[in-house]
Amino acid sequence: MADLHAFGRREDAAEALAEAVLHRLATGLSARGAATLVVPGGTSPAALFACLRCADLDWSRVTVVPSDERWVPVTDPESNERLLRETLCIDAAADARLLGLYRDTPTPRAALGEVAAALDALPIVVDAVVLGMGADGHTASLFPDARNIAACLETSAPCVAPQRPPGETPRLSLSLARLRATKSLSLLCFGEDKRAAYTRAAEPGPSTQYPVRGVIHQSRVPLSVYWAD
Ligand SMILES: O=C(O)[C@H](O)[C@@H](O)[C@H](O)[C@H](O)COP(=O)(O)O
Repeated sequence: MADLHAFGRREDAAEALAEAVLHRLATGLSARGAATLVVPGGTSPAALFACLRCADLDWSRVTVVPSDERWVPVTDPESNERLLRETLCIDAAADARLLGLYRDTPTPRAALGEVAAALDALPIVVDAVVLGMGADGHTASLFPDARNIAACLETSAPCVAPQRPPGETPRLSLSLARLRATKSLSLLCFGEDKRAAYTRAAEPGPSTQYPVRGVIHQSRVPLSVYWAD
């Protein structure tokens, strides 16, 4: 199960999570001379990134990986790689190595082999994974409405291409297996709607209904939840 850290202000939640992540990265750097951090896209991590990018860390030895990617060019406003390049890998973190997931292929599925090979070059267990979640219980790009969500949740492959409904931007996501292969797993979410969704997901039930259950109901690595209204 998970331990829930509730904060009065979103900035406080972000600062607390940044401190935990930086400690984990520094531990990895001193132990192995390198560290890997997986982070979400979306709006919630903005204050977290603002804390991380000011931190005095040897970022040149840190690899940053988005938990998922929208299948748009990396110059597109929707791109998570662009988001990380513009809001995390700057300032003190400008030298971090950003391992993007987007490839210039018509579909995410066409890039699965190449992206999987890139992810396989990472350590089997990364140092820290930070995830967001939606009020529908998705995390990364593991959405309950994806037609192949069951297969996406069960695979041991490092990345998956959820089949989104027509009209939705195609996406590629790190798989649950990859997201759980970490020394530190955190979920950052704000607002009552997400707290209610988290509470529902914390009850037993199928992960296909709430994919975030895949990181809540697991014994591989303790989950820390950072929440503020
Ligand atoms: O690419 C993404 O958008 C994220 O990886 C996704 O899983 C995000 O964390 C949630 O959708 C929450 O998004 P917000 O933080 O914007 O609410």
